[in-house]
Amino acid sequence: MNFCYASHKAVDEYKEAKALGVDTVPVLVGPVTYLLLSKPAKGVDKSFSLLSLLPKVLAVYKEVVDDLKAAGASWIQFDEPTLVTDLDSHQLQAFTAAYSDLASNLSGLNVLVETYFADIPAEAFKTLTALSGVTAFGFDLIRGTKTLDLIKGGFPSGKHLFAGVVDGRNIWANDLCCSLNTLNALEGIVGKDKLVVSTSCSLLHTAVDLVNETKLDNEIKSWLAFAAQKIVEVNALANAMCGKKDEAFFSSNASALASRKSSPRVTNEGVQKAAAALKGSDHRRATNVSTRLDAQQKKLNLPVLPTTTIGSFPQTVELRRVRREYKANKISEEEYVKSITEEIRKVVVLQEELDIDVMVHGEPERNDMVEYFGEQLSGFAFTVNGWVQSYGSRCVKPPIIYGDVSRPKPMTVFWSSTAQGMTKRPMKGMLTGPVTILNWSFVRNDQPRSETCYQIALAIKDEVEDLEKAAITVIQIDEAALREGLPLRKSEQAHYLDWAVHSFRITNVGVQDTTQIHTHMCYSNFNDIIHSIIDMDADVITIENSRSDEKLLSVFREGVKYGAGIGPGVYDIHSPRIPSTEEMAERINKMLAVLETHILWVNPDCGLKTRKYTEVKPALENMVAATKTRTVQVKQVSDLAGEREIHEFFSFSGEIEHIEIQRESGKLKTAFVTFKDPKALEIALLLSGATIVDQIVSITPVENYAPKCEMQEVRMVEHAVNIPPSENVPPNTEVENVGQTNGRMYISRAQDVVTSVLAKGSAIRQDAMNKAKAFDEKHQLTANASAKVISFDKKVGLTEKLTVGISVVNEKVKSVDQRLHVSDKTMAAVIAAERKLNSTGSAVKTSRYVTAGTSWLNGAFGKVAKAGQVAGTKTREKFHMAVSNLTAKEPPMVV
Ligand SMILES: Nc1nc2c(c(=O)[nH]1)N[C@@H](CNc1ccc(C(=O)N[C@@H](CCC(=O)N[C@@H](CCC(=O)N[C@@H](CCC(=O)O)C(=O)O)C(=O)O)C(=O)O)cc1)CN2
Ligand code: MET
Repeated sequence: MNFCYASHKAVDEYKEAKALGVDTVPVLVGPVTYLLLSKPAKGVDKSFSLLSLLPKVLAVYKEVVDDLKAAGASWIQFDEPTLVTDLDSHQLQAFTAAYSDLASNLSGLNVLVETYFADIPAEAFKTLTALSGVTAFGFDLIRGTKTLDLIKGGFPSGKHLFAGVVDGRNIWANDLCCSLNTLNALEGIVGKDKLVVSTSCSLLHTAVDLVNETKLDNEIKSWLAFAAQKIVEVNALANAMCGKKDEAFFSSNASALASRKSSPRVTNEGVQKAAAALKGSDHRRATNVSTRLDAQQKKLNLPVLPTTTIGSFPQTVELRRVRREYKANKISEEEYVKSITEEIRKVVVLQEELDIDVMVHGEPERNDMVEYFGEQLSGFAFTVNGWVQSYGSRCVKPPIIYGDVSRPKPMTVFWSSTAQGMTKRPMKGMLTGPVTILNWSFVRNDQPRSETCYQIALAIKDEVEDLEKAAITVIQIDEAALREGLPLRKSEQAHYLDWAVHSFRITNVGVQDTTQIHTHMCYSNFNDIIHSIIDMDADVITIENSRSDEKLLSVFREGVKYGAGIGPGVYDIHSPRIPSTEEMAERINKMLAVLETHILWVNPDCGLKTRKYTEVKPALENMVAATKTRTVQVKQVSDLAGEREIHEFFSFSGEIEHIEIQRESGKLKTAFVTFKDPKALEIALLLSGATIVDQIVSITPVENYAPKCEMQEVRMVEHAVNIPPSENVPPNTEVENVGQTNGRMYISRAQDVVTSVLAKGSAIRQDAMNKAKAFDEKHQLTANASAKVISFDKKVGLTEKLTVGISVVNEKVKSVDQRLHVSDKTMAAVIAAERKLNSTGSAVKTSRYVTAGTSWLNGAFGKVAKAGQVAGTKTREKFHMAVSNLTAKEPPMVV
């Protein structure tokens, strides 16, 4: 990796200002922070040390410093905010090395190293204040209150102290009197001519100028200071330190502060009490997530790999015009409601065309997911021009939380109900969660953030419950910014996560089991907080995954158990690129390698509001297609298994169209099995981990599979196995569509498939059986089988068909058994494979779960037997042996 002096921006802008008569302080990201906040490129070894690049980076810094010096700069500022994070001694040494290397280039300049956003740890303070070539140190004294003690404990003489006493990240007027006290104390330590009054950090994070606010009332306005006002405050403080105190300014500041403190608009006792009552106790839904998911599935009847989107659909120019004109009273409420309703209808129709399973209304009535709620909650004020850059050219107007928060009336129920009225499919109610509202607002600084968050949680809780009353059965509570509020220092993180996750849980603690709570998270690496995410106890989470290079999946690979629904985004919405079906199917495959089929959801990475319809339509079309693959890839296929065995193994899952076997020299074979109907896939995937002949195979879906021209051969196989097409149907397909509103639901009993496979003498691994059991339970096929049969029977006279279905299975087993003479070779291999399994998995095998699984299987076999269609005794023996092998503590005996 080489670095070069590619941009002359810092120097050019310095010169430009100078030409206008302003001598500025050029600001550069410090070299160590630059490296510590970088990420190694894809494919670079994890052990690579970014700091090893320091000499190369410093060479470029030297060139820039020389240029700035030549241009006449007298000060230069390096931002090294990583100094407030948890650094080890090796990282701290890098600062010492970097600045001593730069020292000769820096000589003759005033050099400021700035830190901000938190307290600086004592060790880092020691390192920083000993840096050679540096003449000034800057600290955030708003978020870093403990830093003051370090400075009091010793500050190098002759150096400047930049005291960040005016909050650069908020919009509140400074407490000038308090700041003055701090500055006086500091002056006693560093001396009059070495103290510089400053903001706590850059002003990038605050709104620009209060004079642009035409709609804020004067009382609230008097409590605020945007960037322009903050500079006035810094000046006033500096003047006061120089004996030129503007008494009028200081006294109007004091009275504004007093009015804020005592204003009845700030305090709402009812809210204070309700929030106080929450603390100290825990709030959790009464039942666990798997019980809830079962209850929800009964109601929602979702297919495997359900598809959804994150909420917003494209925000068109027209849509923005409608909102703008409504706000400006240029169009009537009636016209506005009509326009928005039409937009929702468009989005609903599109999703139905695309065959999205869980719908959204598209959020056309919202300018922004936080501001929209801020505008409707008490205790919030909002600006007309308080824009803050979010990323690139995208901006947001964070609302201002000035008082206790409450919800005067429902905020989203009208639009959600309108949207639900347009479709039979579930329509997600769409809310922003308390932590995200908090983290993306300007928050009051007169009480702990946690307190404010609990208040918002109560307001959102009311909204959740009103949505539920309005028959909205899926409610998404976005917590996009949960990770963003995490304190930089590890020691403070647990406390934050505790109240943040608790606040989220409060919002939905009151809903029924059948109401499915979703959440969405983005913009971060979640691996280090995965346990907190699990603790949020949402039923389904859709989560950023595609931009972070699928790092998220590594936590599941490392064994973290996630039993709730999860939709790691299959494509990045921050780019106009339209991903192909193949690419998204590949992502789904990677997810299926670490997550169970029944918990996986398929969705984009984030909301679609920044995209165009020309991008969104094809992207979602491809996404839905990626969930409907008809081909599975079978890895680790034994040399002993030919097409016949593979066909036999999969024929119980559904009608097979095509089998292709590939072999790379020196490796086990891979087979591609294409079914006639994509629905057969779910059953086939259940068999992953089962044994074909003597090898445990892994089965994953593949997308856009193009069969090689071997159809001839396949037909021959079909012929050899001699299963007539009419028979070659998955068991119990007869019940398909009966009682189902969703045509995609595939009613086939995993139980039957597993029973059949076992009956043939094939081994099946424990987790495959558990998966099959979960599948059955999810679709209520075992528990309610008889009840269902009766009611179906009444409707369509099904008993006969069902019996036929079972007999087909048994006939098939019998004929396969007879024709193929499930060979001794196979049985010996099965037993060998079982031995392998037993030696590694005996603990699992004796668990209660296994026992339950066995009786489930025995029950299935018993049913088949009772139906009077018992296969040969040999089959029965093999079945029992296979089952007992599954549960045996000792390696099974050869019989
Ligand atoms: N609060 C918040 N923070 C967040 C996110 C978020 O969604 N919300 N997401 C992340 C960032 N993602 C973002 C994605 C998109 C936009 C975005 O589209 N912003 C819009 C503005 C949003 C807005 O409020 N628009 C208003 C109207 C804006 C306005 O007043 N426009 C003027 C003129 C400006 C113009 O359109 O040229 C006008 O219409 O007269 C509306 O849509 O109703 C933009 O930059 O263009 C912002 C952030 C992180 N932080
Ligand atoms: N529901 C919101 C949307 O789809 C979530 C966005 S997260 C930044 O826009």
